[in-house]
Amino acid sequence: MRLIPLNSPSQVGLWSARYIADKINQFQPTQDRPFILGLPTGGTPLATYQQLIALYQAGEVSFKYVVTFNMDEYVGLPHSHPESYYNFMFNNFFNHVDIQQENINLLDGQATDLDEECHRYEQKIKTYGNIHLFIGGMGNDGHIAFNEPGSSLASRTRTKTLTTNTRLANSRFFDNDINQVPKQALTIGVATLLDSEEILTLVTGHAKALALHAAVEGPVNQQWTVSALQLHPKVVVVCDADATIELKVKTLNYFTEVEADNLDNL
Ligand SMILES: O=P(O)(O)OC[C@H]1O[C@](O)(CO)[C@@H](O)[C@@H]1O
Repeated sequence: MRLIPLNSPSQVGLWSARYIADKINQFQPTQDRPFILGLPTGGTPLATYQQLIALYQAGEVSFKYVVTFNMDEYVGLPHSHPESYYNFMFNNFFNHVDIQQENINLLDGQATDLDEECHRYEQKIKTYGNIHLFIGGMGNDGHIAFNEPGSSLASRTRTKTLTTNTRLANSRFFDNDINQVPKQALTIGVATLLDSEEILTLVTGHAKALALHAAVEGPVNQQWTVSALQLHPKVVVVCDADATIELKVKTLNYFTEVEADNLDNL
């Protein structure tokens, strides 16, 4: 695991966007050999999307031959709902870059057969082989995608019932009314995520401090599904200072020293 300790959420956005753009450019994707990118939603990745759009506008990256798979979607929200992850992705990213519509993959939380929809999604990922880079965040309770505490670390894409904690945290997007937050979501599983060739996780703010501790220092366990990142050979965690307050000084000092040369120009 690499941990990139930065100061602010905007630095996390800048650093992660550059990292993603560099990965795409190094891969040199073509129509027949696209770059497969996994994507998150939520408040944390907004700065990254803004910086990726800026890099695209500056001609420094293209998404023409990038295929995307989003990690999750609420059950029952129409695409047009302002808080559907479909709407989030088009508003905050897809509408502003040169991605081809047919290369965008999102779970359909309105499918009549949700099990079949999840199966379809897993199969579609398999048709591309592995996801090259999956970007993620983490919930305050240490969920990764919507794999809530207690989710199997061997899980695949399926329907999950959201915890009250998660619905409370996300109620800030729903007029602070928990009753408006859907009770279920479709989500890739922990094992689906771990199949990716590389995972880039974004973590900002005090509220994520315990989750970051669990991801970096905690034992691997299904109560903090983000801890499963420790099982993956290539994980980069990019965080701001507020998110690190539960890490040991020793841990933070180590990663700061290791990354000293990579933190310039921010
Ligand atoms: O960045 P936020 O808004 O805190 O969201 C936390 C996490 O919860 C989810 O919305 C659930 O998947 C993730 O996409 C996100 O990483």
